[in-house]
Amino acid sequence: MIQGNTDGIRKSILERIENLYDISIDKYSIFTYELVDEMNKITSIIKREISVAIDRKGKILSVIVGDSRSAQMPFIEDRGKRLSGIRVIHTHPSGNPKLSSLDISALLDMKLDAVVSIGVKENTGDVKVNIGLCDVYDKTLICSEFKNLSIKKSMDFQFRDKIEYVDKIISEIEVCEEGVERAILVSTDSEESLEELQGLAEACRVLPVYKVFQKKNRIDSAYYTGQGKAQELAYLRQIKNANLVVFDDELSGSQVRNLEERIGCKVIDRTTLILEIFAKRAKSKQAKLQVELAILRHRLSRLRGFGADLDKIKGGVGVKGGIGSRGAGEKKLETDRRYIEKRIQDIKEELLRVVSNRAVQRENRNNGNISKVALVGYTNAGKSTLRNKLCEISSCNSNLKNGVFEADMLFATLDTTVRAISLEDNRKIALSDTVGFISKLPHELVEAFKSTLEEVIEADVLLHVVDASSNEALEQIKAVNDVLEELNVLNKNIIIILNKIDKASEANLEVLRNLLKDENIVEVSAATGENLNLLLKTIGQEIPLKLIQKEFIIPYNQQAMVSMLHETCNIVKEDYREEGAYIKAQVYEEIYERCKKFEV
Ligand SMILES: Nc1nc2c(ncn2[C@@H]2O[C@H](COP(=O)(O)OP(=O)(O)OP(=O)(O)O)[C@@H](O)[C@H]2O)c(=O)[nH]1
Ligand SMILES: [Mg+2]
Repeated sequence: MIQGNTDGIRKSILERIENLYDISIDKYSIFTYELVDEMNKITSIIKREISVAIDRKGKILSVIVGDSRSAQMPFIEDRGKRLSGIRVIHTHPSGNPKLSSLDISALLDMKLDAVVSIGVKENTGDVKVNIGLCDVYDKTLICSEFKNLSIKKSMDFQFRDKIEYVDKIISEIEVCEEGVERAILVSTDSEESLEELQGLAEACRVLPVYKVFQKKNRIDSAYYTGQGKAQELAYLRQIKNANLVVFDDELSGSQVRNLEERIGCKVIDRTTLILEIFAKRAKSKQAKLQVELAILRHRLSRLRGFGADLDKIKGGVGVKGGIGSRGAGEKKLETDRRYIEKRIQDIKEELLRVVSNRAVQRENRNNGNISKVALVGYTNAGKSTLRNKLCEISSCNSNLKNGVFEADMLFATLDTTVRAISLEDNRKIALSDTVGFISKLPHELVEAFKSTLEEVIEADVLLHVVDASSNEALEQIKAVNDVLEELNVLNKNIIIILNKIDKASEANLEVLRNLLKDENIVEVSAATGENLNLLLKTIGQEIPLKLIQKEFIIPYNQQAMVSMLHETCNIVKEDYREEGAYIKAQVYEEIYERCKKFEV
């Protein structure tokens, strides 16, 4: 299927575009002459970009038509510390093969094997090609561009060696992408909290270059950690070549400004970092709006803090300018404040509209008889690993293409973190992964948190994944339960999964088993696959059976069947016809199987 903007393209050309899928490419060649020639010709006719994604076997995975300047990129799953295994070849109708900044950021963000642009010319002999490949420089992922190659040169280009080399180095070292922020992390709470801050930073693509732990003595109202420490941080920042300092606790607006001035780089606190992660993870419109709302509220509270400082100064005796005079800075603050308040109002109104739309969508989705199961748990508990493993052992392939749930419109509004898997009895479930929970989640963020957890609120069953090897497991379970309580979902069927049993000590496990003896627990290892079949079975037992509406005509000699339907189902309509009893009812799947032969 052709993707992108195909409006106004003639049928015969659409056929030619569709036929691109049939071209196969030699494993060792970046493209074939036939492919480039045809893409080139089609682009000259339609004057729009054409982009194809090719895997390492040389198979074309997607063909996308763009506008005259750009084409959307295919969805590509992040494979962590590896290149994606996919290269994107596209035409530039302008004739200039230079990679655009969009091309380069797609290459780095999606870790493409290569991005190749073809400057389209009437005469194929003149065509020039630029090839962009990922490379690693000083632990940073960068783009190296090979320019103005002829088609022949491009086809001889030894790109496989290069991508295999890059694949190898990025799997061995911590690579960060270009433009990455190098941060010093500061905590006054505990070493564990500092570790966690590191994880949060990494989730935001911030590279921690140094960690400072300072026991909390007395919090300095101007500099949080005190002036001396701020000076020390200023030196450290230079030595470590950092451009960001992240504090583990919440800072006031004036503390941020004082620290920034003293240290000489951007300073943020844990809340801001968490907000950044949320902003990145939010997919639906509602989630995006709610995160923006939380960000603005956070910002506003800081402006208020600053305003309060100013008021104090103004009220003091002998301050130049006297009461009532307004400095330029203050005027700007006032404007900012008004702007933010207005924007908050607008977002609230927009949210109301989106929420009512979503209610309708959810209604539609709930009509489907596929059960929804959501993984929840403290960050790093192993949710994503577990989901991938479960998908591996039991995915229903008919619904999966390139690992993404593609099917029915039922799920079209869910984001791509939802996967379909089949249980032993062949029932399908939709399994969603969620953002990890964290402790010290500031209260103003809970609304935003909720919106990224829509899947949890809508799930039929929750899988609470616990890292049984962590010494903090008990605190983590509590932090997760607190959030589940806020989300009002503790009454759902919950399976507690004690994960990482390959690594957990028997003593740890014993403590957890005791504490959770009244719960439904399954002990697994996502890493080794131990007990995952048992887990699937337990999920099957916990999934509420779904009602589906069906119509039957049951012959009069099958009265037992009629009585059974009466006992087990919601009868919607019933009348007596010549050939038997007509019954329209909402039935459980299991019952339906038994009466299927009488369905009309
Ligand atoms: N030894 C061991 N390691 C595991 C197991 N399951 C996951 N891990 C490791 O634990 C780390 C965290 O796993 P993830 O799957 O990313 O955890 P997560 O819960 O999705 O984390 P967030 O996305 O941050 O919430 C990874 O390094 C995994 O390799 C397991 O059963 N045994
Ligand atoms: Mg995860």
